[in-house]
Amino acid sequence: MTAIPSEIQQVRNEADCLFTEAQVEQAIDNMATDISRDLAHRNPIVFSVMNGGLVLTGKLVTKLGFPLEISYLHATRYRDKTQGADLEWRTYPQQPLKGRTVLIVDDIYDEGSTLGAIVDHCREEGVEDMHIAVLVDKQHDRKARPDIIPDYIGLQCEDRYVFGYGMDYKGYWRNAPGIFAVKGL
Ligand SMILES: O=P(O)(O)OC[C@H]1O[C@H](OP(=O)(O)OP(=O)(O)O)[C@H](O)[C@@H]1O
Ligand code: HPA
Repeated sequence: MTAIPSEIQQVRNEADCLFTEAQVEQAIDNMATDISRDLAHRNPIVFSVMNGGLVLTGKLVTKLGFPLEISYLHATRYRDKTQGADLEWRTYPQQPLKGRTVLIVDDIYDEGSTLGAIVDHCREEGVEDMHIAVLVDKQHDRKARPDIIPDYIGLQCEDRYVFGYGMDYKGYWRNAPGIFAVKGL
C-alpha cells in the first residue's frame, strides 16, 4: 500500500467550507433546470472535461430527462499542483462535431485557459451550438479569455484554492461533499 501523504488529511481538516453539500446539490438542480429548458430538443453531446468535470457530469445527467449522448475530453494544466501551467491535451473529443450541439461540463472556471482551448477546438471542429456548464466560477480579474462566459454557473466562489465535487487538492479530495477552501490559499 502507498501511504497517504500526511498533508492530505491535514488540508481537509483545516479547510473552510464555502458551500455545504445541500447548497451544492441545490445549485446543480438549478443548473439542470436551465439546461433542460435550453437543450431538451437539441440532441446534444455532453462532454465531461476530465478529471474535474466527472462529478458534476454524473450528478447532472440523471437530472436531464431528454435524449443526449455522454462523452469526455481530457485537457489539464494544473497536474496535481495548485498553480496552472501549459495546457496539455490528453484526449480530444473522438466523435465528429460538425453541426452538433455540445455541452461542455467542467468543475471550475478559474483563469479560463482550459475552457478557452476547448472552445477553440470545438469551433475548429465545426460545432454548431456550444454551451458551457461549470459548477464554480472563481471571482477575480485574471480571466485569460474574458469573452468566454459560461452559460450555466452553479456557484461563484472567492479567489481561493478550492476542492470538493470534482475539484482536487494535489489529486485528492475530489470526493469531498461540499466546496472547501484550502487554509492559507
Ligand atoms: O480555468 P483554468 O485556470 O484553466 O482552470 C480550470 C481547469 O483546471 C482544472 O483542471 P486540471 O488542470 O487541474 O486537471 P483535472 O481536471 O484533472 O484536475 C479544472 O478541472 C479545470 O478544467
Ligand atoms: O481552485 C481550484 N481548485 C481545484 N482545481 C482547480 N483548477 C483551477 N483552479 C482550481
